[in-house]
Amino acid sequence: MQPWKTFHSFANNARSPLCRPLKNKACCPLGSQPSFRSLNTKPTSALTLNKPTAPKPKHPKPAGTVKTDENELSNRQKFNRVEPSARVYEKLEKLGFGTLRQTKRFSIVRGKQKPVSEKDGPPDPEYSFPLLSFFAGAKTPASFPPESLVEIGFVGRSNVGKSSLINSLAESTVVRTSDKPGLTQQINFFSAGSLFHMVDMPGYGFAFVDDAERQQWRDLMENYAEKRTILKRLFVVIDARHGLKVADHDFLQMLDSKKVRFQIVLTKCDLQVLPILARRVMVVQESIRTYRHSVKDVLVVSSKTGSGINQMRKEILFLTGKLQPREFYKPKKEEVPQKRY
Ligand SMILES: Nc1nc2c(ncn2[C@@H]2O[C@H](COP(=O)(O)OP(=O)(O)OP(=O)(O)O)[C@@H](O)[C@H]2O)c(=O)[nH]1
Ligand SMILES: [Mg+2]
Repeated sequence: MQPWKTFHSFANNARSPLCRPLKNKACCPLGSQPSFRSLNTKPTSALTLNKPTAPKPKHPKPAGTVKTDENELSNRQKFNRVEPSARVYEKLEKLGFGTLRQTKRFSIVRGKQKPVSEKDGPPDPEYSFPLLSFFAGAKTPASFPPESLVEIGFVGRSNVGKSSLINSLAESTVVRTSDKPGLTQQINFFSAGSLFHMVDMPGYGFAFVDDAERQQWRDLMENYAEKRTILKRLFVVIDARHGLKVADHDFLQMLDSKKVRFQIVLTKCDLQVLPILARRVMVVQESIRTYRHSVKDVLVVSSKTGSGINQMRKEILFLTGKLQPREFYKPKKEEVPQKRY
């Protein structure tokens, strides 16, 4: 005898609730073959089977909390609701991060943009840095080299692309990079000819080293940022895919409390599509507004494709006194000298 037949006759004889007529009669020659699902369920009385049960809330809210729609949104949903401005799109397009496709959003954004003829001046020339060379490494504040030329520092979480950014800016391969986080483990000083120094630092908030070492790196960077009088600006490098994390805010608060002037650089921007990148820029701009010592303009770069690198070179050359303000700031329309005939 077939096993299901045995079970069927047994269940019928025992008058078990399992032996209710089955829906799928077609597959059972006797018309009431028990399903294997029902075999695994506890036998329940006929009354309880039909009793309607109220759906249980997945995450019961504590009594007294009134939640608005906005509060209930996840961070991703909030991020997706951000409407980038026409100005941000324009900036990113100009830097070479793609163009907005002809969609509804395109027409809304383009509608707000000025016509091309009104846009400011001719494009920037191609800037370049002198040859980069390593001249000092420091694991303790005592081993910092003596202060000479002005310095530009690069900090950020591990693996965000600090070392790659220095290489890209100087068109060199002098700074060692790796796809594994935690390669740079000391403060490295590089000279750009006799113009200025670029300073590469270890990553903060790095999870794969022990607490003592992480704290040591952090103290070293804190000491450098606070005490180095020739430090012109600290570039805080942020991975554009992830934005500002808790470790970043923690570090920025420290910089702000020590009155260190810093500027955010979004890197790895080639890995993001234009609308997402534009939202990221908007969100980062908004979240640094509370820091008094931050530069409000966020730099957007890709060390891989070179987009935005020329703009950052220009910023550094201006900071280090190699560009005059009239070369750095675009003259406003009314300030443009009129041609005389
Ligand atoms: N696609 C892309 N990859 C990048 C970019 N910048 C850096 N990378 C890659 O990111 C990885 C980490 O780069 P690093 O420059 O070593 O990062 P870091 O911040 O110096 O890392 P630590 O020294 O460990 O703190 C490397 O594999 C780089 O090739 C970028 O703009 N685009
Ligand atoms: Mg590095």
